[in-house]
Amino acid sequence: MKPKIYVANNNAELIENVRTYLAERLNYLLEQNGTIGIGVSGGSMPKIFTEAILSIPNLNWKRIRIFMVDERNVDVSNPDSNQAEYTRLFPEELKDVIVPVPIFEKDLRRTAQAYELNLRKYLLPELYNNVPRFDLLFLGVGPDGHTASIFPGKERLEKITDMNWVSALDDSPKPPPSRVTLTLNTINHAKNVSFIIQGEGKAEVVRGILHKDQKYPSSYVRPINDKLVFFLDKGSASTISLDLDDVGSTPEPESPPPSFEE
Ligand SMILES: O=C1O[C@H](COP(=O)(O)O)[C@@H](O)[C@H](O)[C@H]1O
Repeated sequence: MKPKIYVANNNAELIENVRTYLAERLNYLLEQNGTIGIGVSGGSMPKIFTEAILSIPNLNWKRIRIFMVDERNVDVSNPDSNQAEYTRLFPEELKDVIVPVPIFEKDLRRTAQAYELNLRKYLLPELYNNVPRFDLLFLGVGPDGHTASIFPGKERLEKITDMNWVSALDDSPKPPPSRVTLTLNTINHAKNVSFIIQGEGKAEVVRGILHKDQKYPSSYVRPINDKLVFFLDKGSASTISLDLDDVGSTPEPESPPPSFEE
């Protein structure tokens, strides 16, 4: 199945597109039982995601948990911390929705183990092939095509835990070097995966990903259920020619996904 692509004319429209999609998916998921696990990226994403989700009225926050798709192994007082940025943007009364990555600055592997343990503890995941299934994942992409903390040439991540849901690296080409990340396998088991990509500087990468150019780690994001959505702006979409089938200005509500997913 081809990915769905939404192209926004400006930042406000991009946020609105993400909000519409999130509202539709969350309303559907909240009608089912259990906790909704959402994975979010760092970098430029926290502002867009936070603005989108916080503008959805009447959400049952008690059943929503937000996890980091990747985290830098730095203290939360460090401006590079992804989770600190979400915590800063979320209102005080919703801070518990964000599931922290426990940080052991001097022991990266321990951070990775604790990260996975927290996924097991709070995500209460439905497993498929022994891999958890996030309900929703929002991925960013770097200008080099990295996603989460999976960088070019480093797609084969080190196995840290038996479950292998997460990995760690201490040589990230983008600072800070020490990071933990979901593995590609975990990402690809999520039920709804989307990329949010902004700016002309990422236009080449967007084209590459859509053509499955293997030099970009983001091209390996191929959800097992084929549900992949791109939220782009005019800049990041500027080098792709869009088939009318793929384009929507605002996401349309979708019918419930096939039963094997939920
Ligand atoms: O280092 C990271 O970079 C990517 C992309 O960030 P962006 O600022 O270029 O959007 C991000 O998705 C990832 O979570 C982060 O740790």
